[in-house]
Amino acid sequence: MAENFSFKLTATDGRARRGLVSMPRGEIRTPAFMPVGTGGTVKAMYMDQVRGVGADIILGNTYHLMLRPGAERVARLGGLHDFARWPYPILTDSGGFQVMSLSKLRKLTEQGVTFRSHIDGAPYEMSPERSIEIQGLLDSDIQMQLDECTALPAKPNEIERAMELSLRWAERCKTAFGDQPGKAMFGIVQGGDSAALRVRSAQALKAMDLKGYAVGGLAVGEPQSVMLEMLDITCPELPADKPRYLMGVGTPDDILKSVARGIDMFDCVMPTRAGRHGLAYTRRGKVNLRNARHADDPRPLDEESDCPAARDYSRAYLHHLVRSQEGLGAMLLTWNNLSYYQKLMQDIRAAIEAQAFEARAAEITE
Ligand SMILES: Nc1ccc2nc(N)nc(O)c2c1
Repeated sequence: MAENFSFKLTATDGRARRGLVSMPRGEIRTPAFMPVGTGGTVKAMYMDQVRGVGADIILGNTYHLMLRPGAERVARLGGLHDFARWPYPILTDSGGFQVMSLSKLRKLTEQGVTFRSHIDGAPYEMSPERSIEIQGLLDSDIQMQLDECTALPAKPNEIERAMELSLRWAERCKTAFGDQPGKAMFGIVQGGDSAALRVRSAQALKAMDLKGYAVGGLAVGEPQSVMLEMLDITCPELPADKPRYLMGVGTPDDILKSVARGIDMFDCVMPTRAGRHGLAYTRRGKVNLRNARHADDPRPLDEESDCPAARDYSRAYLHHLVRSQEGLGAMLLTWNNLSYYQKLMQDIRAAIEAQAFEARAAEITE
């Protein structure tokens, strides 16, 4: 494996990119989908199943892990990879977004955020420096800057204030992260639904010469058209030779349309959360296994899938498990859904390669 962090583009199709991130703990084929492992576990999955469906990297959350079991405890136990038995790359979110969406009594200043835990009300503070320190204690491979994500809709001056604060915090995170060759710290573009603010944020982060760039502040309730418009504005401002990560996205349709606009990495709770709520993603659309119409259906979700959860169990059985609130229901549907998402990414990667090959072949025959 690589000793350092590197990214190379291997094919393009218009603005869509096929690439490879190489890190000491492994390679990440892009476009990539990162299963969400918030508290150091991809809920209802064994880590070897997560690997088995084709995931190259998973996501963890600073906010959740600092509250429970505690970052220093995870460090004492050897870091998140040993703790959770996932030896491959892990990307950790920085905590700001989760503080604002989960914690209580939070107060945000230039210094950072102070808040009370949503678990036991204990007081905490999170500065850019502390967030990077926690991600280091977790031994995270890709660490996100601390940022302030503005919920949309928001007033332009509010979006601007949060975007500018996030830029100052990006500088502080870059300083705190220092030079760790085998790891990366990504900046996060903010700017809400304002084209001008998105351009300013992206250009300022580009000038910081970071190893990767996330597009944040989206998938916060805005229409898909606004999200895609912001990608049309933001991606061209980001360096072509660095990975681009769209945070919190999304549905299969969101992912397809965002890859077409130049995004390389995704994370979303949808496939895992839907699995726990009885919802299955299939090539023919979503299937709600709670629905009584499945009670006598002997067919599997997808007889052509190579995932046992999709191929070896009848819809009738899955319906029974879901209705009975049996743990195996969440396990099988999560397995199916993550397999579906990874197959989607595999098909996207192949399509970009094929199209690039076609374009190259056309050049050669001309
Ligand atoms: N939609 C999202 C999801 C996660 C995020 N995490 C951070 N740090 N910042 C954002 O803007 C996010 C947006």
